[in-house]
Amino acid sequence: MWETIDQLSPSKYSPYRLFSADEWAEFRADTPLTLTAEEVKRLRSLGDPIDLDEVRRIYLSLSRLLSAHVEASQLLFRQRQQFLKMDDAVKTPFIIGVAGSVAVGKSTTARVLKELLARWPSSPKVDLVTTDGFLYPNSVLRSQNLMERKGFPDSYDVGAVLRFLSSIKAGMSNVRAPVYSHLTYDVVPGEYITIDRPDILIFEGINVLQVRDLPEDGKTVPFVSDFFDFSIYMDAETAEIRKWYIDRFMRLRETAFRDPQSFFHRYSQLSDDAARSIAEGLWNNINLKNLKENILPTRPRADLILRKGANHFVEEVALRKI
Ligand SMILES: Nc1ncnc2c1ncn2[C@@H]1O[C@H](COP(=O)(O)OP(=O)(O)O)[C@@H](O)[C@H]1O
Ligand SMILES: CC(C)(COP(=O)(O)O)[C@@H](O)C(=O)NCCC(=O)O
Repeated sequence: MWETIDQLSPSKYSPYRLFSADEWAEFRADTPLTLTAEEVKRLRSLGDPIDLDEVRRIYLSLSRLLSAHVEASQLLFRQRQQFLKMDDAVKTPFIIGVAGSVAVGKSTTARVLKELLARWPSSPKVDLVTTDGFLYPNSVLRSQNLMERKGFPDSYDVGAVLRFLSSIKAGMSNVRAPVYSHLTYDVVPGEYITIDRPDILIFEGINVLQVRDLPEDGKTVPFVSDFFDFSIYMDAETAEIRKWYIDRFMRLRETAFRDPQSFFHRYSQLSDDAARSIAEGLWNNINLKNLKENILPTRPRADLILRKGANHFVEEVALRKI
């Protein structure tokens, strides 16, 4: 089920505890369901069938666990303040990283968690930033022959990501993050989302658990995940994710690609077979390659792995032993 990652074998030496979805669901205890069916519909991405039952089964326990982590870190912050006799220290946001393949459903998970976590008294202000805003603009990618590597580590301005996260962790107010448009398939010039000292920041993107090569000159380089208080990897069989990607592409032809401004507009006029082979090409040459080379190898670094089965429903949960 977990393919070849030895660490996920259920042995007592595994760094993870494994739970079936039903076992995991029990941990929600008496957490109230604060979302409505309509809200869940609004939060889900195209093709993702998540419903209120799935929120109840998987995401209530997760929000309960995360809010326990948030409260523990807030308590630790207060104790450190007393210890250091500092009453002017700034409380910094709790950062949750959400990683996983293109088309695995990270956005839905991140949006549902954002809504659920904001209903806990310890974290009324929750913000969400996706890493696509930190991709280099298409003009830069084209000039460096990187358009076929969109989503690979070298297509991101990692320095900007690290500056953004260190400003957030330093407790700065009004920190700006750039914005990406799936419609134009490019970073939106001059558009930013402003993050103003939330209780929690969810930072979602395919590469957030990546480690970089250490520079030979001995300089210290932080990894993006050094800023995370908790990390989640969204997982599924590669063949399933491929299907979700291609199905979504075919559906986007009937929706978003119809817009003449869409980068993919030309594909809305192709025959089904021709469009399918374009989607297969994008999957095989870019997203699958990136999944194998750069994303899947980061899975063992996550604190929690949500393993989806067919139809996007979570079947198994792996939680790192503390
Ligand atoms: N070409 C596209 N046009 C419009 N929306 C898109 C396009 N590609 C992806 N999306 C949407 O962008 C979001 C992020 O997709 P993706 O990066 O594949 O991650 P995930 O599926 O894990 O959330 C999803 O809500 C998806 O439906
Ligand atoms: C924009 C993405 C790299 C995802 O970025 P993320 O938010 O995970 O940083 C991805 O959706 C994408 O466009 N991949 C390139 C190949 C393709 O068109 O599917």
